[in-house]
Amino acid sequence: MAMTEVLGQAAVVLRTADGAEATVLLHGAHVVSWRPAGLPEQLYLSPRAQAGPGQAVRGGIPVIFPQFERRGPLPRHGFARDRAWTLVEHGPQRQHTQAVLSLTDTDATRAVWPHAFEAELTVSLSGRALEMELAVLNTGDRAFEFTAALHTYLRCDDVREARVSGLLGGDFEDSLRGTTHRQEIEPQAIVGEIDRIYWNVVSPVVLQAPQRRVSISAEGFPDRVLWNPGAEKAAAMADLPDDDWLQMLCIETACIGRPVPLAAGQEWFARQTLQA
Ligand SMILES: O=P(O)(O)OC[C@H]1O[C@H](O)[C@H](O)[C@@H](O)[C@@H]1O
Repeated sequence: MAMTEVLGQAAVVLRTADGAEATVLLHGAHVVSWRPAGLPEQLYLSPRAQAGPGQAVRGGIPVIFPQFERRGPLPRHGFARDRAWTLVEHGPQRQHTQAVLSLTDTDATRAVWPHAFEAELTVSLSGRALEMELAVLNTGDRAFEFTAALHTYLRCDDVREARVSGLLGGDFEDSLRGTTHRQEIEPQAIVGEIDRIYWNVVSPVVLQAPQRRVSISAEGFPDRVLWNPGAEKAAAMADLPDDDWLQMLCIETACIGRPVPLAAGQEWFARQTLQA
């Protein structure tokens, strides 16, 4: 465990005895790099990514809280990803190591979302697994609801050769068209722009890319999002090089369909495990 600087921000580097490594920015509690033991980088991070107050990093694993996308009054994807979190704990370098980061409400968050909360992200690294647990505590005296996601950008050599499985038979919303469908084919190929929310997924979702394979399983996050901007939208994004949509696929674990209700004093947690 060591501190470093990435994108001009303080970051904690987790390393295990068998050579796995992960880097977590304090800005957004954002995992920007994950190299499982004996394997290359598994996450996509844009070479044009920027990090600083109010900025969301393009790539890695943004923490989306307390609102997914534009499904509420807040700016897209809420505010947790563009704020400084505090490093509260980090473990020694063994077979397994972890870091815990926390975000609490401030005048600025209460101005846009009038609730008292503590969010805690625990990032645990071991061998070929990266586990992330998001916990939210209602520290106020009134109930609130939120949606959340771990918005993982997985690295692909060419997304058009990638295949996604684990979604067969599931219902999804096509966010590009506002239509609903059932997944009838397996595996799913990615030919260009895609933006879908799959509801109540129980099986691990597996990306075969094709030189790499990552499985994503989750507890407490019922929904999954598949997102790639495709060529046209990528070209319009200032923080993504035109051709880099080919090198990424977002597979997000999320709580979107049913916002999480939290009474005063109540705590919620959910986790995802990436396994390479
Ligand atoms: O550009 P951002 O605010 O980071 O959002 C990036 C993407 O996130 C999610 O995957 C949504 O489903 C997409 O509709 C959105 O475009």
